[in-house]
Amino acid sequence: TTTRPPPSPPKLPIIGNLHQIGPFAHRSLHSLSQTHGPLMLLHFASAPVLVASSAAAAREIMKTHDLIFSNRPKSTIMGKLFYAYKDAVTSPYGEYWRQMKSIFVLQLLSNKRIQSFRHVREEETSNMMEKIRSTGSDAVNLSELIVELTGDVVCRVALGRKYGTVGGGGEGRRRRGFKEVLGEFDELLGVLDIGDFVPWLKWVNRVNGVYGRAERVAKELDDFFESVVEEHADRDRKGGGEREQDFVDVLLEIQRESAAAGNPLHSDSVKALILNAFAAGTDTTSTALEWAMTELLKHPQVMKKLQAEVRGIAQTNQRITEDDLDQMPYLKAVIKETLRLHPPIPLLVPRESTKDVQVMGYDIAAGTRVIVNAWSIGQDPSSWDEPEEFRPERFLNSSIDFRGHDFELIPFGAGRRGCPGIQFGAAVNELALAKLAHKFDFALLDGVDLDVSEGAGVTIHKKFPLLVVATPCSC
Ligand code: HEM
Repeated sequence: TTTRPPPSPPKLPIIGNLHQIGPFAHRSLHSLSQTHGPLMLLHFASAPVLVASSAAAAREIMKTHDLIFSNRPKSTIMGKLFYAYKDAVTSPYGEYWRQMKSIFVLQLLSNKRIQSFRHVREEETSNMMEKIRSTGSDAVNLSELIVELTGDVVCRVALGRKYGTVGGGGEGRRRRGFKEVLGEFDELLGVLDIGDFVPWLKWVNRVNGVYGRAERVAKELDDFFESVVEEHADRDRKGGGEREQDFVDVLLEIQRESAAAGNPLHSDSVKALILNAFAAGTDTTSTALEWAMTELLKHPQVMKKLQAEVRGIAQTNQRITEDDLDQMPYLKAVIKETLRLHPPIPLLVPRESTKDVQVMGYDIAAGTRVIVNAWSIGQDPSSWDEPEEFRPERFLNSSIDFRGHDFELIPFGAGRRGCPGIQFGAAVNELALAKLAHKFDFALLDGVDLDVSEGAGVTIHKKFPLLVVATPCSC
């Protein structure tokens, strides 16, 4: 029988289509899809890569054939960074992944657990407000404060306290801060590992030191998590008073229970899941808030409308709390519209097919790597009226949500491998945005235009930090 592959752009010998992918891969792939259609088969060197760029194509992959597309491709760098795929994000589809994912869904990120950290969100958002207030009429680097906010929230929730410039580091070497090491970790996630596509080119990253860096960063993070886990275990042995459980406590409890049941959770698994909270939860959440504030500065009438909503509710109780957020439909629409135009990970996390399958009438072979271009889907004029416009109103009379049921809007992915952290991220961002809009009026620095360039990487931050002048509002 003859197979019918999806359309492919012309490719070069050896490198395939790699030369057509620029530093902003979501944009390069989007332009290719304008010529070759919503389902394309590219070749990264000789490896086939399926690219989906419409809601319909994403639905077939992440819903109709979700089971077949629930694997993740292996990558030498990821293997080195994520405890040989023992975490929930990179682990191959199967029983082990199911266990790790259910620890996230049922234990670490359950509604009840998220509620139990409400005071952490309230305190850390208040800290951010205080830092802004203390700058007076000077410029505020909002990007930096937002990164600190999400980093501090995840640190307290996952590890029980904040870690900044201490921790991390290995024997006999200058001890680097945990945040510094995480910064290098994020950088390494963005390295395209040519050896994954052309096995005989593995030497490239060996020689240029990328693999060595990945091993060193993994070791530094492991030393740090090891010491945090040890501290927690120590405290448990000594039996301190009742205190609220952070992620490490929960994981140690699961480890004890699983050991008693004869199937102990490996200590690498504990550390890999903690690493996921940082690697998957901090940069993504801060990026969303940074872009929301950027769009609000670019669209002062939207900011005014948001402030009117928030300040109207705050009038009666002076201080915004999480209880107020459900009365703020415009705030929620602003966040959705931000995630449509700026999905923090525009190409989501790659999937891989485990069987031969047909998608939109085309034949896809087992073992094909899959990229879903969520950014491109957010730009599709057949799903969105005037897609390039930032217009939160479009969500006010619409049931479209980002939870993975509406394939026009999938910043968190969908299906079995969908993100378990949607609520966690939303809880921080909604409260922070409401407080910012309540207490300050924002302006750009005199004579400075708003720059909206995107930085490079897996998570697409603003290229340049968002600098503003924040004037306290007398409301
Ligand atoms: C705005 C914030 C966030 C965004 C945009 C985001 C986005 C994503 C995306 C696109 C995926 C891949 C989905 C797929 O393959 O269908 C994912 C997976 C995942 N995310 Fe998130 N995420 C966010 C916050 C978080 C947080 C706060 C956590 C945890 C504390 C988290 C933990 C995970 C995990 C463990 C996975 C792997 C799921 C699996 O492979 O089964 N994420 N996320």
